[in-house]
Amino acid sequence: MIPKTQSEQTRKLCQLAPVVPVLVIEDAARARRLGEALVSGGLPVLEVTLRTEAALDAIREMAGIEGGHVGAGTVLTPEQVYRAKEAGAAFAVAPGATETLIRACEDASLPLLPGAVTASEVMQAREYGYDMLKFFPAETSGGAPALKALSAPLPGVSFCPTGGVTPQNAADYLSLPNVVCVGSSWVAPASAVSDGDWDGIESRARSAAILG
Ligand SMILES: O=C(O)C(=O)C[C@H](O)[C@H](O)COP(=O)(O)O
Repeated sequence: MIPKTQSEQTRKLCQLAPVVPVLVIEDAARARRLGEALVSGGLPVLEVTLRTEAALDAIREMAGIEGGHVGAGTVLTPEQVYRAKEAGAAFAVAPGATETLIRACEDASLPLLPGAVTASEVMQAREYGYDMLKFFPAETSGGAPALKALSAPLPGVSFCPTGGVTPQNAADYLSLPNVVCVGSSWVAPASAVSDGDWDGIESRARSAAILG
C-alpha cells in the first residue's frame, strides 16, 4: 500500500488555491511567462498536460518559478512518471488510476492525484492509500450532484473535479465539503497562451483565486 503521505502531499497542494489551471503548452519558450502570470494572479498550483511535445520542457522552465508548484498532467505510463520527475514536476495528475502507475509514482516519490469517478474506483484508490482524487471528466460524470451523492458513503475522500468546469459552475463544485479545488483550462486557454495574453491570463487567475 502507498504511504498515505503521498496523498497528503497532493491534498496540501490542492488546498493552496480553489483552481488548478490545466495547461496545454505548445511552445516551452512561453511557459515561464505563463506560469509567472498565473502565480502572480494567485494560482500557485499548475498542471501541465503531457499532451504536447513541449510539455516536459515547459515543466522544466516553470519548475523554478518562485511560489509555484508545477505538476505533470495526463500522466499515463511509468515512463512519463520518471520523465516528469526528472523535468522537475512536483506532482503528477492522471485521468484514472492503475496499479502500475501508482507503483511508479511511489518509486519516483512523485505525489499522484489519481482519477476516479465511480464508487468502486474511489474505493480502489482508497485501498492504495489515496483519499485526494481527481473527479474526471466531472461534468459528463454527473457534475456536482454526483460528487454530493458520493460524499455520504465515502467520507474522508476529497476531490478535484476537472473536465467541463467553468466560471459559471465552479462555485457549485467548490461549495461541496468533499471538493478541495477544481481543475480547468478556462484560466489559460491555449488561444490566450499562443497569443501571449499574459495580462488577460493574470486577470482571469485573480478572479479564479477568490472563488469558493
Ligand atoms: O488532460 C488531462 O489531464 C485533463 O485533465 C483533461 C482536460 O484537459 C481537462 O479536464 C481540462 O478540461 P476543460 O477545463 O474542460 O478544458
